[in-house]
Amino acid sequence: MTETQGNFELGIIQGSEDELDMEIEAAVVVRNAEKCYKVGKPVLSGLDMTVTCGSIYALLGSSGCGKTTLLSCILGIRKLNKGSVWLYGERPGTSGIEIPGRNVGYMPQETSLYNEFTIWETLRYFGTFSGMTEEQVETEAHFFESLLDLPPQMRRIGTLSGGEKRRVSFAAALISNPQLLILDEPTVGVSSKIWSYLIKLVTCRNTTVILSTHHIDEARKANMIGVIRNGLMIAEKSPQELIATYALNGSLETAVLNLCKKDSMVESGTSQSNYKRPKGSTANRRLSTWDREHNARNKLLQKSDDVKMAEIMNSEPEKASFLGGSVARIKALAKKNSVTLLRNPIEYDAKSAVVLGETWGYLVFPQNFSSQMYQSSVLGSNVNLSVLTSRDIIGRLDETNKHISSAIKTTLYKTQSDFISTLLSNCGMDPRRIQSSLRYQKPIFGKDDTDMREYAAPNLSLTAAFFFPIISIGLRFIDEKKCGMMERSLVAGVKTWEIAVGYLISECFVIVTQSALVLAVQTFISEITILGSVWLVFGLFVLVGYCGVSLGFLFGSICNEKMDFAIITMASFFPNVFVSGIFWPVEGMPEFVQKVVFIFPCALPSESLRSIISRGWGISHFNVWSGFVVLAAYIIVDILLTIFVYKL
Ligand SMILES: Nc1ncnc2c1ncn2[C@@H]1O[C@H](COP(=O)(O)OP(=O)(O)OP(=O)(O)O)[C@@H](O)[C@H]1O
Repeated sequence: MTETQGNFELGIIQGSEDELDMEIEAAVVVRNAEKCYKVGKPVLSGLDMTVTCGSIYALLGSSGCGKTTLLSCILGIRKLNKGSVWLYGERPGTSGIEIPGRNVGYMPQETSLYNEFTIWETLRYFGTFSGMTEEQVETEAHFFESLLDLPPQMRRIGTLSGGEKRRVSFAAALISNPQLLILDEPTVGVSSKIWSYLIKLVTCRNTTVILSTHHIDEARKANMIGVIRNGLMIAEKSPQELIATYALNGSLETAVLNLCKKDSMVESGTSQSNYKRPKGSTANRRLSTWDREHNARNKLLQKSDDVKMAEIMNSEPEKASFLGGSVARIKALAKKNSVTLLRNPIEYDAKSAVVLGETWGYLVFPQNFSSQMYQSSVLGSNVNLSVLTSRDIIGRLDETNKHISSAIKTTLYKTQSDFISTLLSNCGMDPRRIQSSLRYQKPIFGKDDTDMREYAAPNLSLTAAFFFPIISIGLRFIDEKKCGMMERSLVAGVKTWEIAVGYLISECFVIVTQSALVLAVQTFISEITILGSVWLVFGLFVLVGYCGVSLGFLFGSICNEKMDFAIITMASFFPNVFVSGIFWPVEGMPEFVQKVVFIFPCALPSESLRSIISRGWGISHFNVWSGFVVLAAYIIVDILLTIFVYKL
């Protein structure tokens, strides 16, 4: 049986099915609700709940007692294992009540908003689902902007503070002016102004508000408090009734505490009081007395506040046809998908491109950059802080290569400054009115205050670790050749490759010691922090040392005189130092040099070293393993060439 009140149908639950023998005007009725996520551990175990129309109902209970679970079952997000839920006398989802649908506003515990949306787009998104026109959403959005003190509507959700996001989430739940409002733990967002607004909604619009909380203070202003304990609704009373029953002349806190104590004693069988655990429906009573009480209370509150109602009060959302509603919703969803796809990947890809080493940095332009730039140029020195910050271009760089990051910063700064002064001069304004709005955040890799010592020291050590063995082995090789020992050994049947392997083994101790020393100097004297694996750095230095040994063989086999050897070594030294990026980044070299840079034994290993030390990358990253591969290839090729030269 239904009865019309205001512009909404109220359910009158009647009857034996749920042991309700009296008529109540109920917005929400839950009977014998059972819900468990894990077998044998019920969250709700036979819970009853009755929320009358046009009231504020506070669902009070400790954390984890099942408030969110109950609300999600009411909303139809989850299914009860047993028991039933009625909304305005109908089952959730029944056509006509539009719950789920335009008649319910839900603010979940988590903010649950799209970070890529602006505030305006968020409100329009939820408004569209309720069949509101763009003009209606706009009117509402302006109303809530001032009621909830929201930031400018063009701000992206992702840039808002936690409190601001919660207020937007609140506005999204309220935007369509629903008959049933379910707020799951709105603690942070519910100021006294918002409470006044909720009370007005209840009194003027007959809206039903259910809010969950574990703060007794928050429940104080509600018309009815439902206390959940161990899966049961142990009381459903007005704050005054609770105090009168459980803490005569006391506070609501004491009342709830006493109630829980009594309930726990009953549960453990130690109770001596006349308190009885509610069995079946706690709302199995006529609510008319309570109704009268709360209406009188609301009238009082109504007089005392000055919160205005939203415009939509006079303009209901148009009831869209079945197909019309679907078309509008699909349109809104498709738009949402494109917006999140287009906005999200830009930032995501830009950042991941830096993280993967594909680019050196990215810039993020704020949503309303042009208009904020315009405003600040018009306002000049009168510009306020919020305008100043909302025209900031945020840059994030990989600052592991000092030359590159400095060049990027200088170029961007100069480009923007030149652009601003040209623009302002052309508009007849003083170019000094605006300064560059480029702000750099914490670098993705490296530090923004890296000095040359930190930047250059590891790569200089790498070059040194490469050239010392070349000189040492090459000179010894030439000496052996000159004194004829090499030939005698060869005549005695020693193979060239055996000579090479002999050197490689004997040099093992020297190279390992040299690598350990370099590492110790880096860490303790140069005070360089190695973000990646120390063993990887050590391995790289060992391989670089062996690469020097193998090149020493080759040069020693080619040259018969030390002077020739000195010339050939010096000739290879400078190109190798240049391509290691210490003085001149490879990226700034002519294109053909960039293409052949891998043939220099120090180029890619230098990049590997920088990536391990400053970026913390592992061997699986191309920039790291490519250096190891080049060194290994060099060692093999050098030894083969040396053997070939000797064979000749
Ligand atoms: N999807 C799930 N799977 C398994 N257990 C769950 C799930 N959701 C909730 N629970 C458990 O059910 C119990 C009740 O959770 P619920 O979120 O309803 O509590 P709550 O009263 O809303 O808590 P709070 O006030 O901290 O938000 C908790 O013990 C929780 O760990």
